Amino acid sequence: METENGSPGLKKPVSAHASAADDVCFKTAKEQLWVEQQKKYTSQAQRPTGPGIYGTGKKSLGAVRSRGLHGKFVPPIARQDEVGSETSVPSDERLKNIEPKMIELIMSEIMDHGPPLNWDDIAGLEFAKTTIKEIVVWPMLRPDIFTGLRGPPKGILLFGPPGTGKTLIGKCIACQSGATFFSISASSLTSKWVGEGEKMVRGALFTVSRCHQPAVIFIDEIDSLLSQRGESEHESSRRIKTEFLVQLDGATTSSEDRILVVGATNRPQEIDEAARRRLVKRLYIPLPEASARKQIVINLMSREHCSLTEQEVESIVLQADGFSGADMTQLCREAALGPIRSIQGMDITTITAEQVRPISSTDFQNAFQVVKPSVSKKDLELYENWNKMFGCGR
Ligand SMILES: Nc1ncnc2c1ncn2[C@@H]1O[C@H](COP(=O)(O)OP(=O)(O)OP(=O)(O)O)[C@@H](O)[C@H]1O
Repeated sequence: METENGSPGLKKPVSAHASAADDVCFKTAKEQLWVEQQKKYTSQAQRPTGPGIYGTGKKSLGAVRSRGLHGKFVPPIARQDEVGSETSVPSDERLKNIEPKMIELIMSEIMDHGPPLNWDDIAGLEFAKTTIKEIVVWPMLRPDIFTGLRGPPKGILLFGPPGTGKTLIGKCIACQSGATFFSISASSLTSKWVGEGEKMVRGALFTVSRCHQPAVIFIDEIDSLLSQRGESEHESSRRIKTEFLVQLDGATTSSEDRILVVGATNRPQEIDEAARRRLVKRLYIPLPEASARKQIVINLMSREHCSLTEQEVESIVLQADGFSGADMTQLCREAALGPIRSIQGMDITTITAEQVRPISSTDFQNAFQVVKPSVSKKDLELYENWNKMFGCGR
């Protein structure tokens, strides 16, 4: 979001009572947040609702990107009213007790903005996609119809091997339900922001989400937040866990809040019983079947100069049995480098795009030499067993 002059509020006065330039004073981050919120709500009223705001960028946490007004640094903005007159800026009541620093952190590192993501962008996983549409997306779009028994769960768990699309699903839920997407890795709560993690969970994350409803809070590696290793865990981790469960209960019991917590994990067996109970819908996100692997190859190759025949694609897909979605992507990336590597004795700085031959089946064969499946059979059994015991799928 940007101001009319294109830069995050550096020049243009924001109040109707703008006075002379020498009267200029500055906004605090908190005040700036209020301005942003006002702008958002005003522009939302004019903007078509639904898909299209959040999407495919990789997990936001740790990725320092420019996000306009949501950027890490909120520059001071010329303000026209008196310095220090807190009451002159009508801030959202709910944010009053939250440190501006925490709000900034959430807006810059946890709130995720990106290109839109469609269900079709996620290959396979038909059962999980259909279930999620029915129990989560539709209720978020039509809270008036999905009441009582049809009410949505407030917490769901996506579990399965790494690189199978759990994050993509989280983003897609937010995108397709027109919700704000907050994405955080649970391990960072206990490691990256020592001391801050607790505050974050205690109120900041859920409160800011409440101000941006409907909201999806995606918590990757949720096992590290909700694990059952009680004895050895640090006091601070224990407190974070307790706080999180309290917040989750709060979100669960409030019928007005439209906040969905989506936990993702590769280690579901480490989640303790109390947490498991709260994440009522537990969906297995397995390795992609042949048809899904094919869709990934076709999707990725359709954007490239490529000479694969239908038969060759089929053969690649069969050979890639046991590959995750991320492995498939890696395989295609590796194959795509083949044509470049085969240009011998040429100067990379002078060759033309036309001189790069199409990606061929041989490139894939070479790629298979270096890209291997990242999930072992033993791990798969573990997921399947856990799914039989606690999963809500077939
Ligand atoms: N079903 C899928 N369809 C299309 N692409 C996929 C799929 N699964 C994985 N990918 C590819 O792998 C990348 C990683 O996927 P994603 O981050 O969603 O996996 P994840 O299950 O959340 O992994 P982790 O458990 O390691 O966090 C995606 O950005 C995408 O390129």
